[in-house]
Amino acid sequence: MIILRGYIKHFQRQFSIICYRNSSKMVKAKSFIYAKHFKDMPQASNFDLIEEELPEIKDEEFLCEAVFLSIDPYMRAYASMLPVGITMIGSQVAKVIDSKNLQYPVGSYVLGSFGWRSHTIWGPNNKKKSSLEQTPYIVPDLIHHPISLYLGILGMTGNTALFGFLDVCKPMAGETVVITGAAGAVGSHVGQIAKIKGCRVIGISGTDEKGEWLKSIGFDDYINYKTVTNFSVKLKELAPNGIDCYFDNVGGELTSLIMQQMNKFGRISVCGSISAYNNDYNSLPKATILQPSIVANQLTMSGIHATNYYDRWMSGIKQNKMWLEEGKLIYKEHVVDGFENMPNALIGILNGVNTGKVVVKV
Ligand SMILES: NC(=O)C1=CN([C@@H]2O[C@H](COP(=O)(O)OP(=O)(O)OC[C@H]3O[C@@H](n4cnc5c(N)ncnc54)[C@H](OP(=O)(O)O)[C@@H]3O)[C@@H](O)[C@H]2O)C=CC1
Ligand SMILES: C/C=C/C(C)=O
Repeated sequence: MIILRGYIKHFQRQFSIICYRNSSKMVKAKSFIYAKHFKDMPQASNFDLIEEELPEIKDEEFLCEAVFLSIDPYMRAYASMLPVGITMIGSQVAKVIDSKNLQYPVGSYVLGSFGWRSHTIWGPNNKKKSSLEQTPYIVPDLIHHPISLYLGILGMTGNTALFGFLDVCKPMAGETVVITGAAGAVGSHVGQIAKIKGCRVIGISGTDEKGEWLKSIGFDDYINYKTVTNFSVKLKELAPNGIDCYFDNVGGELTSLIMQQMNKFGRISVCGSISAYNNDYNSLPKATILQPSIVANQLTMSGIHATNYYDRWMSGIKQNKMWLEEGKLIYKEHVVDGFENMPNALIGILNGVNTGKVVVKV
């Protein structure tokens, strides 16, 4: 009994060293400040890169170091509504390097909405600044895949694709599904779920290279919207029986043309409108009248939002992980090297340089 107690004490001491390792070394954190409001395409000059010395962590806090940071189109859209001077918004996978919180032990990886920062001190008293922010959660290391997947198919984009498509489009086997922004993070995921559900899937992309990749992961066909001579004619050719489900990532004229070919009782999941993110909202373009298509075919059109799925978040990750392990979900990452390149990575996604999910590797 005495020996057992000795072992327990020894284990407790070792464990507390792991959880509470409190290095006295000062840590310098780099972060990007949203310094100047975006106008048109973001520029490097919209951001200031600053460095600050972080204080020692307090009780219940942990210090973590970014490993991968996510780059998402919403950063362009949302930052326009935010005040300048804040740390640029975003999420990351980070490694805990110091901790006084048993739930976040040193050496573990966390998914956190810490913004564009290299190092972060987080504690339960940290106030959420927007509904986009989630309480950090531990992500187990992935043996056969990069841990950055928690920003993509096993994270926000994956859950948006899963719930945003299935909840609204309710796809049935044999139906035709069209996806814009198809070669991106969300679109390529939606297309593969549509195939799992037995649908015919047409992806819209900005290059033939992206389109060929879509076919290699199971899409039935694609349209290169930048080079096609007549988009509507080509769409009719590829979807001769009309469109039952449309997953809209881009909005604008492409959406108007697609909606004109929807079948009766078609469903449209409105995920984003990247084609307009660089627009000046004070001088909006004239809108195409979509109501005739909606009325004539009794279409259902619904906006979706990742934040609406927080209560089902972990079950979404579990489902996507299962499909990944079964080989039914293929992913591609566009990895940009270096924290300093965060602004370039954002500019890149808005220019369509990526196939699949964009992440920055620190
Ligand atoms: N509602 C929600 O909760 C969420 C919404 N989203 C939205 O989903 C959409 C896709 O996001 P995500 O998959 O992460 O990003 P992507 O990985 O799809 O990257 C964006 C892609 O959009 C395409 N694109 C850029 N500009 C235009 C344009 N003017 N017209 C048409 N296509 C364009 C480019 O591909 P190409 O070369 O093919 O043009 C680019 O690669 C975005 O609108 C985003 O805001 C994302 C996550 C959550
Ligand atoms: C959470 C992301 C939202 C959009 C519109 O991208």
